[in-house]
Amino acid sequence: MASSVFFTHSHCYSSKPSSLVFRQVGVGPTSLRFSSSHVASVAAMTMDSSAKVIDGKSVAKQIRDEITAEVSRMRESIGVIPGLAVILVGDRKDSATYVRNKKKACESVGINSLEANLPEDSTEEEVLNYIAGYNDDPSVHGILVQLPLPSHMNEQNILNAVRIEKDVDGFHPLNIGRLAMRGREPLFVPCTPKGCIELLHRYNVSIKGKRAVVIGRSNIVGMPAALLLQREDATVSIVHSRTSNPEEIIRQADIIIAAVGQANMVRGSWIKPGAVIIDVGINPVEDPNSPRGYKLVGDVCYEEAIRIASAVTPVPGGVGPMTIAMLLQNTLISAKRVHHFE
Ligand SMILES: Nc1nc(=O)c2c([nH]1)NC[C@@H]1CN(c3ccc(C(=O)N[C@@H](CCC(=O)O)C(=O)O)cc3)C=[N+]21
Repeated sequence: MASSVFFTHSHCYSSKPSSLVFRQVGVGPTSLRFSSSHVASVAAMTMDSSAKVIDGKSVAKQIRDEITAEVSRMRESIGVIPGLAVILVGDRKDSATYVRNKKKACESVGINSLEANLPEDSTEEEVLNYIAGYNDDPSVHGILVQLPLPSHMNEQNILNAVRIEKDVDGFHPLNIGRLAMRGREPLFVPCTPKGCIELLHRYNVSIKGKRAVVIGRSNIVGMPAALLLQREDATVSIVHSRTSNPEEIIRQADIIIAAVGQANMVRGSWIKPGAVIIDVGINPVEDPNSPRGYKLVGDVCYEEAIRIASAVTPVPGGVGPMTIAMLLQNTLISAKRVHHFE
């Protein structure tokens, strides 16, 4: 991750602009618009220093325990062990780390994991061949192609090749299409957005009738997160790099899902007192005190948010671990479905 992403400033109260994406579209440096003293006064006004930390790490652990029990019940009663195949193309450091974590997570719950590591200069056809092999392998119940793929590959061709019954990432257009339609059910819901909603559920945050704002419109997080919130009867807005008044819209949100990939972009002053914040961002920022030389921060300025919001997910330890737990859950769902195991 650190190798591929530039570093931004690490502290919320930096005098530098906190937004690069939004700065392009004419929103000025946040420090000019909202001083840190303004932020402090908002916090004092609401007198809420008791915002809850939404502990994704421990919820993910709880879910992994539930999955472990189900995997062993399935193995004992029908002799089937769920299997997940992960295809990694190239040697991006962050991708390799994620894939390693997914493999460890599989082992921890008793799911079989298969891994294909293909060189950066592989052809699209070679990747498609691996997918075809896993599509036909009955011991594989889920197939995940780690993104991003090398730039010479057509992501759409590759994601379309994954059998929809094994599309545990939920990225197949038919799964996304069903997610978008009322009265239809996708076979799989994308892991990161599913993890966000699961956190809201497990923390008893009601979604129905609430104003939700999703920041970012990516295929893998923002868009499906907005669809899921809408399915839960929230009134949903999507804020993106071309939104003319992002802060104004974000300030109306009872629930914020931030998924832009900009360190500390969302400031305390953008947050409605009492809002619930799910921070999907995982951004490396320089940190000389860390042995790695960097640390991870979210898209939301945590120190500011925690004083104003009623609940916030930390980074790390928030959405990240949930993403992996949902991947395991989707793999289990897939295996149960093909084997008609309730
Ligand atoms: N086909 C595909 N499916 C994915 O689900 C997918 C992907 N491609 N490409 C990249 C993103 C990113 N992603 C993460 C998963 C777990 C953590 C995670 O567990 N993070 C930990 C700590 C991470 C650390 O310390 O390095 C945390 O936030 O606490 C992060 C990021 C899945 N992704």
